[in-house]
Amino acid sequence: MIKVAVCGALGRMGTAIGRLVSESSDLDLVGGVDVKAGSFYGVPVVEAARLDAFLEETKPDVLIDFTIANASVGNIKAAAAHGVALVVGTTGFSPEQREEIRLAVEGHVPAVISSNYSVGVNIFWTLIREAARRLPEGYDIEVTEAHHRYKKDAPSGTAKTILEILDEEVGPRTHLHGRQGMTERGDEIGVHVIRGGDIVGDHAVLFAGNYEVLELSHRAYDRAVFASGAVRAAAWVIGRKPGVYGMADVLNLS
Ligand SMILES: NC(=O)C1=CN([C@@H]2O[C@H](COP(=O)(O)OP(=O)(O)OC[C@H]3O[C@@H](n4cnc5c(N)ncnc54)[C@H](OP(=O)(O)O)[C@@H]3O)[C@@H](O)[C@H]2O)C=CC1
Ligand SMILES: O=C(O)C1=N[C@H](C(=O)O)C[C@H](O)C1
Repeated sequence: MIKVAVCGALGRMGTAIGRLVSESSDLDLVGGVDVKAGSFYGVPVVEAARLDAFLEETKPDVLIDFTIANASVGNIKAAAAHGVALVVGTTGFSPEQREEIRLAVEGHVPAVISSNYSVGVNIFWTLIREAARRLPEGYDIEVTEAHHRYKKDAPSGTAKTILEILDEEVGPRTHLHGRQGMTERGDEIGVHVIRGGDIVGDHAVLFAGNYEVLELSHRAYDRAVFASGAVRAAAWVIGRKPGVYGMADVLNLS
């Protein structure tokens, strides 16, 4: 049995992941960590200040982290110091935090880190890459994302991954976050963020040329798609060489 612990256990994603792990016959949910102590699916949730002691006591094989960027960096460092493999879904990291994470993980533990664990989004990313690579010059590009009213970071991690893919394929362009007033279009990529209600996660990329528009989009209807991908990654990451992996490695897409 693979021993799994969840950071952010009482949050929207932590709850969805805890349920899947507790229902799995191959995985053993050993506990959770959150800002306040509590319990989920019959196991204790300890407060964040007790993370080190929790890892020492429960000795998980893998820690799944869906929290918030500032907290996640410390959680990753603690897991790496305890030799615990990682699955990280938290988004909103700065470039400096990403580097801190890389240094904490490389040479120490295997870690799957992805801004989106849904199979559909991982295929969507490959389609965006293909479209950007094949379209001739001259298409204007716009990226749109929509999420629920409680999402803290913007643009979404998934949208940032889309922008990285586009930069790799069409060369670096300015990312223009919204437009207002007198704006003349250049070769920027427009980035547009919507927040409202209980939208689970929508992303779209528009390639607009003369007389035609190519639009690629993905819509998640339930957090189960992210949770099941994260749980799949948790089983996959055990026994891998130390280093940072993506969901494309888990799905064998690269
Ligand atoms: N990669 C992917 O596929 C997906 C990624 N995400 C990302 O996952 C993250 C969490 O999303 P979501 O579940 O909706 O957010 P929630 O706010 O519902 O959950 C986050 C939980 O983490 C808790 N938390 C904060 N600090 C710590 C800490 N130091 N240790 C342990 N727990 C802590 C929060 O407590 P409190 O509320 O008290 O602060 C909260 O309970 C976000 O960054 C989001 O963008 C979301 C969906 C899919
Ligand atoms: O916070 C969310 O909800 C989501 N966050 C991820 C992101 O920032 O891309 C993935 C998904 O879209 C849901």
